[in-house]
Amino acid sequence: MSEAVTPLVLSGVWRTFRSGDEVLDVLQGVDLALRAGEIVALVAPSGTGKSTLLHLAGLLESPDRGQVVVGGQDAGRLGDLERTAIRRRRIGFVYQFHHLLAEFTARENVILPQLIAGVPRADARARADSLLGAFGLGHRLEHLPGRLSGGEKQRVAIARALANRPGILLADEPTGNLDVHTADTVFDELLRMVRGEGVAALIATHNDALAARMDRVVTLREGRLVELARH
Ligand SMILES: Nc1ncnc2c1ncn2[C@@H]1O[C@H](COP(=O)(O)OP(=O)(O)OP(=O)(O)O)[C@@H](O)[C@H]1O
Repeated sequence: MSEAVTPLVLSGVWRTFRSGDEVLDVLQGVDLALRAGEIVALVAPSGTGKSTLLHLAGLLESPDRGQVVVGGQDAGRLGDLERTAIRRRRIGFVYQFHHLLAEFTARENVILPQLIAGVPRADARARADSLLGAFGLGHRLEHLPGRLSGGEKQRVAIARALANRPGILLADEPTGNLDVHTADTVFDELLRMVRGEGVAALIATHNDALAARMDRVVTLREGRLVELARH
């Protein structure tokens, strides 16, 4: 991908949900350009469409109208296999809950998405060890998730999301399940790693203090994206 390509562009994105007679226009023409290396906070009240927006940006769902362009490629023009390939190579996801595979060690959890993307095992292992080491988990490589603390599990989940060197990281309340102090520390590490790797990130959070540490803060108002601050 050339430097000039914007990693993620959403143009006029609409998403409507229907249940029975009820029609809910959650997104009503969202425009967003996430530039290379930029970290954007998405702060909006519950139920306004943050997760919906992240699902569309991550190619997990398709908009009813509008375009989602990842690395210069219009996702609407791609078949399922191509979309999946782009999602695996170019996009990392972090959720509020870690979603680690319980029967695999921390290291294996970070290796697996790389093997799926075709990375040779030795390279995948080196990358996993390097990422987990950078998160201070060099002594936890062989631990199963059940033997890790909440903060450690979330660090492994972030390392896993970064494993394939994605251009884009999408995070939905990545520290929302941790106590205040741990959340603060893990969030610092997340930002440090994302900046170090030069990844563009869109991070949904309810926490204004965390949002203030990002490059830009946007919100959803009546289904559209509005910029609140630039730092
Ligand atoms: N698959 C679906 N079918 C019907 N309605 C849906 C569906 N997904 C989301 N919604 C509705 O769309 C609205 C936005 O949901 P979404 O999960 O995107 O909000 P959110 O801003 O992420 O909320 P929270 O901060 O509580 O996670 C909500 O009213 C929700 O009930």
